[in-house]
Amino acid sequence: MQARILRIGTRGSPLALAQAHEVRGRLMQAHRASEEAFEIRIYKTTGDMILDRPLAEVGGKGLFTKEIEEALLSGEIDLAVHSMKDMQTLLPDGLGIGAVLEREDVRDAFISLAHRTLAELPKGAVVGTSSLRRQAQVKRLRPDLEVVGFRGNVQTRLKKLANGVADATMLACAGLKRLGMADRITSPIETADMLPAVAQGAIAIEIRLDDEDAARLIAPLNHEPTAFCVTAERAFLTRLEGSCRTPIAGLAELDGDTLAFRGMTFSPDGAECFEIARAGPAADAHRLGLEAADAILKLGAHAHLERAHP
Ligand SMILES: NCc1[nH]cc(CCC(=O)O)c1CC(=O)O
Repeated sequence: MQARILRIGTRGSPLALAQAHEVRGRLMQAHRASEEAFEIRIYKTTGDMILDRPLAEVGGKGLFTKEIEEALLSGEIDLAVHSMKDMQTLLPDGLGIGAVLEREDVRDAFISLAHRTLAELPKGAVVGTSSLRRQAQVKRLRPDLEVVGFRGNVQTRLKKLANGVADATMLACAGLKRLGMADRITSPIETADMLPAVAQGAIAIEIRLDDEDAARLIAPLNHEPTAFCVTAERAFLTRLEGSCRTPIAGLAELDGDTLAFRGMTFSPDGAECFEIARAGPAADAHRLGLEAADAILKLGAHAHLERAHP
């Protein structure tokens, strides 16, 4: 590897840092490089600064990525590491995804100090989540439960639970596992019961499209099966234009060369939902995602989207 120090941009949350360190570790391994060959730079994003309101209410795109992407575009950093589910479908001009790491557990985790599963929560129990997608699906499974807003990073949310602000919460299994906190997962919620967010559990490395050195350096980290899956999922989201105010879920899974995709949209109260399933060759991942979006719109999903964009 050349003498140039590679600068990696990330948010400063414990999860973001764990992910940036994982990327650095894999780059060191792939290139037999030492830690000194890399510098990790921390950026505060809009999403990190707004802590008192649900982000769905704030709206806007790329709340957790904008400042890091600006640093990438200006040449302050060479790579940006993101939770892929926080990335906009349409990236700023000049930027692209150079590699996607192998996906972690895609499921949402049910977390409670007193109850083992969502099904076992007592009638009327309080569930804390600010995710419209999780809220809609909880309401669909258990219309009797009360949902309250719950924001902050993983540590903050667990503290709120300990303080009795809610009886249970949900977080991505992937984040907890990457933080070495898998023991906090009371029970994983199977994807048949709760469909994950598009790209949940995947880490993306973003680069400048004209930076061939960076593209070459990160190429060994790309996990092609994951890349196929998130390509289909993000195509689905692009066509539906999932703003963060629309409850949308999508998951692609690879079996050999066949990609099986499932997508859903919900009314915020979970009372209505539309669901679509499509399968096809992995090489057609993008087209598969777009077709699934067209099909779910035809079923009537446009009503959910229009309501979210008055
Ligand atoms: N929106 C916040 C966010 N972005 C990525 C993750 C978890 C890690 C992942 O899904 O890759 C989380 C927290 C959560 O949903 O629990």
